[in-house]
Amino acid sequence: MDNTDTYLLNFKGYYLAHFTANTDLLKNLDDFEIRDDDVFIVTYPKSGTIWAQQILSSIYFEGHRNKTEMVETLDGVPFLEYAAGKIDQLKRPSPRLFSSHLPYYLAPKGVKNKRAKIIYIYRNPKNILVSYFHFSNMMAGLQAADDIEDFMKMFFDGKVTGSLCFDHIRGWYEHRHDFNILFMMYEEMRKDLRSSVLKISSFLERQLNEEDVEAVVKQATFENMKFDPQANYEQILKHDLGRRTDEGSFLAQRCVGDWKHHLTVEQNERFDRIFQSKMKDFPLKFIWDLNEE
Ligand SMILES: Nc1ncnc2c1ncn2[C@@H]1O[C@H](COP(=O)(O)O)[C@@H](OP(=O)(O)O)[C@H]1O
Ligand SMILES: CCc1ccc(OS(=O)(=O)O)cc1
Repeated sequence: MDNTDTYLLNFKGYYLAHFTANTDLLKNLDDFEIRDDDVFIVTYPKSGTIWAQQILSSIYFEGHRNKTEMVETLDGVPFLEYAAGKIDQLKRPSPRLFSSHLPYYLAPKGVKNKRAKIIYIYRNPKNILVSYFHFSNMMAGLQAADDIEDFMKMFFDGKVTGSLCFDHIRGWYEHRHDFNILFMMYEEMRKDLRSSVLKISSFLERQLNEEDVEAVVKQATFENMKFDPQANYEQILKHDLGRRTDEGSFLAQRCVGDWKHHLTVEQNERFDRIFQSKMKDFPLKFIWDLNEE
């Protein structure tokens, strides 16, 4: 484990947010005991993690779905590799739900033996870049960038939490046969949230009646999450993670083609060149534009 960077912790070639890394757990990550009914949301940062956390919490916990229990989403679906959250992951009763930004090669052995279910959410990487730039300037524990050009350099060098975006998605996809994994596209979830909830609950083998489905969808709409203190991370940002500025949040909601308002023609062309070289022949499609929706 390389502890030298202020913001980034280099763990076996992968960068995590240093300030909140759960170093005790990381030491024994490979042998982290997996249960058959464990569920993991795996994402590259800014791909819809807290959205998926909200969907899973509502599918599994009636009290979350019906708003009769006040549990922070992060406590219901804590990060495996981060210490934030108040509950000890190991001691939680089944079924345990986890979030993670880890790359495929760091997954615990039990997950590689298909002893748990994984939902992997991927997103148009130009919007990831824009979302990540604003987020890094807002969250105190991440390295801020002077401007988008400055952030692009860090992003393409993989010197950000999550390392290189393209390696992340490629790695999980190319090793998909080692895992019990469902791939979901962020833009498709936006297009049809109800179908996405049904697809997820079916993969998880969780039976929901019509009323439950409606309740899960309602909890997971952007409009609900933005103003729901259990789901919008505002308290966690304020008290645990730390803000650098009052501007920005986990829920900014960029439209699918929003990157066009932030990247210059030259930056976009550079992005395309790097994307082509890194993602050549990659079979999953990405939606770059609203018209493609
Ligand atoms: N209910 C929801 N519907 C649509 N997008 C959502 C959402 N909840 C979160 N998001 C988006 O997911 C991104 C955050 O991802 P993560 O949770 O992985 O950090 C943010 O993107 P933007 O910053 O582009 O708005 C946020 O708006
Ligand atoms: C524990 C919650 C947490 C920690 C770090 C985050 O930043 S990033 O997504 O890894 O860039 C977000 C949430």
